[in-house]
Amino acid sequence: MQPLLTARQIHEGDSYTIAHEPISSVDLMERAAKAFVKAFTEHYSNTAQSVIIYCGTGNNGGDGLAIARILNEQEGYHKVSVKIARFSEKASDDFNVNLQRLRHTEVPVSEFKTADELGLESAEIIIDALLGNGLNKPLEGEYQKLVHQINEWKKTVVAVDVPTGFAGEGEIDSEATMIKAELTITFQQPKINFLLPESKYALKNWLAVDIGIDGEFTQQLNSPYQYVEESDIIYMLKPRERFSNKGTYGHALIVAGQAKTMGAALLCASACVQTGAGLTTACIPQAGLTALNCYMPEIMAIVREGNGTPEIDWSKFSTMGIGPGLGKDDSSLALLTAILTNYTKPVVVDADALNILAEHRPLWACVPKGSILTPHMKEFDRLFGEHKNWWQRTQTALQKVQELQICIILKNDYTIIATPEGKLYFNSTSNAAMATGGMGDVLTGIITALLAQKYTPAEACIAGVYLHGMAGDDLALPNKLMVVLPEKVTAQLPASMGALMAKKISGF
Ligand SMILES: NC(=O)C1=CN([C@@H]2O[C@H](COP(=O)(O)OP(=O)(O)OC[C@H]3O[C@@H](n4cnc5c(N)ncnc54)[C@H](O)[C@@H]3O)[C@@H](O)[C@H]2O)[C@@H](O)CC1
Ligand SMILES: Nc1ncnc2c1ncn2[C@@H]1O[C@H](COP(=O)(O)OP(=O)(O)O)[C@@H](O)[C@H]1O
Ligand SMILES: [K+]
Repeated sequence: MQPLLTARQIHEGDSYTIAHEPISSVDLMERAAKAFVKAFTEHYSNTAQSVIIYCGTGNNGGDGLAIARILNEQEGYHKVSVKIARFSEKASDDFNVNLQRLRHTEVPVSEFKTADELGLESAEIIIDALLGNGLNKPLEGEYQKLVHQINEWKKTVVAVDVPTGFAGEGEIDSEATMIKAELTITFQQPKINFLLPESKYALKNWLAVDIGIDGEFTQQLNSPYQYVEESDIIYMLKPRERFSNKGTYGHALIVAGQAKTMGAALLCASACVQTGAGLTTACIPQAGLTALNCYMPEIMAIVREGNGTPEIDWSKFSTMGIGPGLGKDDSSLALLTAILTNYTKPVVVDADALNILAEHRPLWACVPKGSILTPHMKEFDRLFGEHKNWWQRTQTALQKVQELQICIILKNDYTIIATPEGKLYFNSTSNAAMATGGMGDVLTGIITALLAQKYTPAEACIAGVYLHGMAGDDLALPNKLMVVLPEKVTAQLPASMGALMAKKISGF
């Protein structure tokens, strides 16, 4: 896992690295500037382009000065220039050192004291090194004017560390003034807010570059915010073993579907099979039985007739996934109530089962500890009340998982997984081609299958969300511009999972 840190913790990480590597702060700045330049030149490789770097007078500005020198002297960008916003008397020591160093190069440097002094900008690319992680209040005054001005030019802007005016954590005010950057090259780790939807006001794309901050130190800060990486999933995966049989991999029950929404049940149950559950039974309406048998003969059925609740032998099942296409009528309520009051092992609750829960609060007390709720944003707000923004949702999720001792999967780009020990895991796979009906049903099937195979609830959530997104990434066109169908994601699962398991077995 990569810990995602607050601005204060990032500063602590920088200071610790400076003191213990040891490295001088100006050398760390040099390393950061080099890492930025490497990524920048890979994306904007035409050295004949004119590049202007707008620098503040703190360390973000210091980075900008070092970047100007390195681009010019080491990378051959001869049309690089620098403009320094002298909005205050203060300047950091490393800024001053880098200004001296820049004076020995051919890079033209000018300074301005008010945004009004600026004429039209002719450079093709603007590098934003005005303010970084040191932002301590929303932009106002000259900074606000300058950022408005830069945004109005509608040039390609590349931000150093964070777009000026964008706060790395906390509620994002969509009205706040922020640089709108085409690319943000950030140091060491994405900032927490890069992974929330409102970041789209300031960031189109981001990438993180390693600047050698002490990893052991940042791990022991024990941040509640974590970014899931492939190696975490490889570590969790349980490849099939010799001499195992279907009983080894659990028996999952998928409770889903109505006559008109049988597709949801089929997508969910088939994903459960493809994720490796030893046995999968689907509890479906009579009307869907033929469809089920034709769609995937591996799935067994418990048939729901009329409005009655079917007999279920609770002891037979390792886990259950409930909700896709289930509807919210009285028979669905009765079935969900029967499950939650009779079954004590963790279950996966999705879609209509979540909507029933939202409308019947007394049922919450019956949800088995360790269960997994998989709401998208609207379902989340139905369950826990309206939220003004995603930061608020993350904080509610953190509070609710601890209160109810459950896991919550808040679905999105960078799906967020909240676990009862008070952690938020941000997923790093999936893409917009997956934004299509039925994709969540597949996810529920995957997570149910992992629970059946004795993954802990937290592992089932983290690995399930990752694998779902990975299969979608493996299938999407390189530009991610067209849809990937849920059925195809399901069919891809064994290959995607198998590839990770092969890495595990071969020691990578
Ligand atoms: N040694 C280090 O600590 C490293 C820092 N690095 C760079 O340093 C940056 C952080 O530098 P700083 O802490 O100097 O902070 P910034 O350069 O982000 O900001 C400079 C100063 O501006 C002032 N300020 C904050 N918000 C303002 C606002 N809304 N309006 C007007 N002024 C405002 C603050 O006094 C702040 O200290 C990082 O984003 C990164 O780019 C990198 O060089 C890596 C190493
Ligand atoms: N833009 C996107 N980027 C990444 N993943 C996405 C995107 N849109 C949807 N997904 C994924 O697809 C799934 C959609 O779930 P959901 O909204 O419940 O779909 P449905 O109810 O139609 O099955 C989630 O796992 C979500 O993370
Ligand atoms: K910046």
